[in-house]
Amino acid sequence: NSWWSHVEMGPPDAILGVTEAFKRDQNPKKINLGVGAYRDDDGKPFVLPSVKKAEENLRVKNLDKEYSPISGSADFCKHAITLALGTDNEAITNGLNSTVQGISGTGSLTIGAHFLSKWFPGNKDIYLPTPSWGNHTPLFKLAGLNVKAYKYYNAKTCGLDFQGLLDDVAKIPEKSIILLHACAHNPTGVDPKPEQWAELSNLIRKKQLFPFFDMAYQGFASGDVMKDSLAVRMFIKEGHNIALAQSFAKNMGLYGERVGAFSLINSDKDEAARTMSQIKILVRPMYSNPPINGARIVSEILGNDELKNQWLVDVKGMADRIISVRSKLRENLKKNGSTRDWSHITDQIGMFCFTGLKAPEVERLTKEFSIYLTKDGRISMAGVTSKNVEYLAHGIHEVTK
Ligand SMILES: Cc1ncc(COP(=O)(O)O)c(CNOCC(=O)O)c1O
Repeated sequence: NSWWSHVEMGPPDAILGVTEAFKRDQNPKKINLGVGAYRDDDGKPFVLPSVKKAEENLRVKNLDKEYSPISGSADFCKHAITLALGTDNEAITNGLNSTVQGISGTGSLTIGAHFLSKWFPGNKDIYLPTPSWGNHTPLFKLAGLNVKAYKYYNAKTCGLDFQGLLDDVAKIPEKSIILLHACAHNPTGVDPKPEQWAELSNLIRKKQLFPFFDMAYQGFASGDVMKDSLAVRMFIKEGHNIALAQSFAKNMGLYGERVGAFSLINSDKDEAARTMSQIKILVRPMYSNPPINGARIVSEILGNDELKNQWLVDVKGMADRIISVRSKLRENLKKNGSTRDWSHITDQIGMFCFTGLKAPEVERLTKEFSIYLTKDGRISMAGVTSKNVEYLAHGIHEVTK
C-alpha cells in the first residue's frame, strides 16, 4: 500500500497559475502580465548580445567541467561584489567582504537565511516589508527564522508609506534582522528616495538592527548599475555591516543559469575569513558547489571592458523599454478619458507595477479582456509592449471608470 496517502495536493503557485490560464485562452488579443521575466517589444524572451558574445568567447576556450570551489570561483565572487559596491569600494580593498556564489537570488538568500539562523547573535526574527516577494516568507521560515513584518506600501497612494515604515521600524526590538529590497521592490515597484534611505539608515543604526539587502534587479531598475546600488553602498558607508543577496537572473537575463552571490560585510579581515569558513561549511552539505556555466558568463562579461560596456548598454536598453511602456500606458489611460490619478504607474520602478486595481476589477480585466495578472493587481511591465499597450489601457479604463 501507499507511503504517501496522507500527502494532500498543494495549492498552485499564484503566478504560474496565471500563466496556465493565459495559455488556455484563445483570444488573439490576450496579454500575460503575470510573468516575472523580461520580454522584448515582441513579447519574446531576450538573450542579451553581451551574453551571446561571452558564450562565443567561452566556447573557444574549451574549458573543462571540473567542480567549482564550494564558494564558487574567486574570480566570479570578486566580480559580483565589485559590481554591487563599485570598483574602488573600501570594503573590498580592505578585504572586509566574505562573498560566495549562490544559486541565483533565491539560493543566495537561502545561504544568508541559514547563516543567520545558525550564527546571528540577536533575535532570530526577520522583518519583511508589507508586501514582499512571495518567496521570502517560506524561504526564511524554512531556514528556521521567525518572519515578521513592517509597514511599507500605501494602498491609497500606491506609493511608500514612509511614516508607517519609520513607526514600525522604531518598534522592532533591538538586534533583529530587517530585510530590505535594494531597488525595484517586488511586487510594488515602490522604492524609497535617497533621502528616505538615509533616514532609514540612521533609524536602523539607532535600533541596532541587522540589514539584509536583497538586490535582484541591479541595473534593471533605473538602467544605471551604480544608481540602483545606492542604498547598499550608502548603508555600508554609514557603517552598517550588511548581508547582501545578488541575482544575475534579470539584469543579465540569466534566469535559468541560476547565478547569484551572497556577501557579508565584516568588521575586519580576520572576521571575514571566519565567516567565510562557516558559510562554506553550510554550503557543503546543501549542494556541495555551485553551477559553473552562468558564473563563467558573468565573469567573462564583467572581466572584459568591451563586454562590460556592451552589457551596460544591454541592461539600460531593457530598463528603458520598461520605463517607456510605463509612460505609454499612463498616456493611453488619459487618452481613453480616464480621470483617475495614474501617476504611480510612472513613479514606480523596475519589472512590476502595483496598479491599485481591486480583485473584482482584476477579474473583469481577465474575463472580459483576456488580460492576465495576479489578484493583487500587480502587473509585470515586461508583458506590456508598444503593440498591446493601447488595448491594455482600454481594458483598465473600462474596468475602473
Ligand atoms: C525580490 C526578489 N528577490 C529574489 C528573487 C530571486 O530570483 P532568482 O532566484 O531567479 O535569482 C526575485 C525573482 N522574482 O522573480 C519574479 C517573480 O516571480 O516575482 C525577486 O523578485
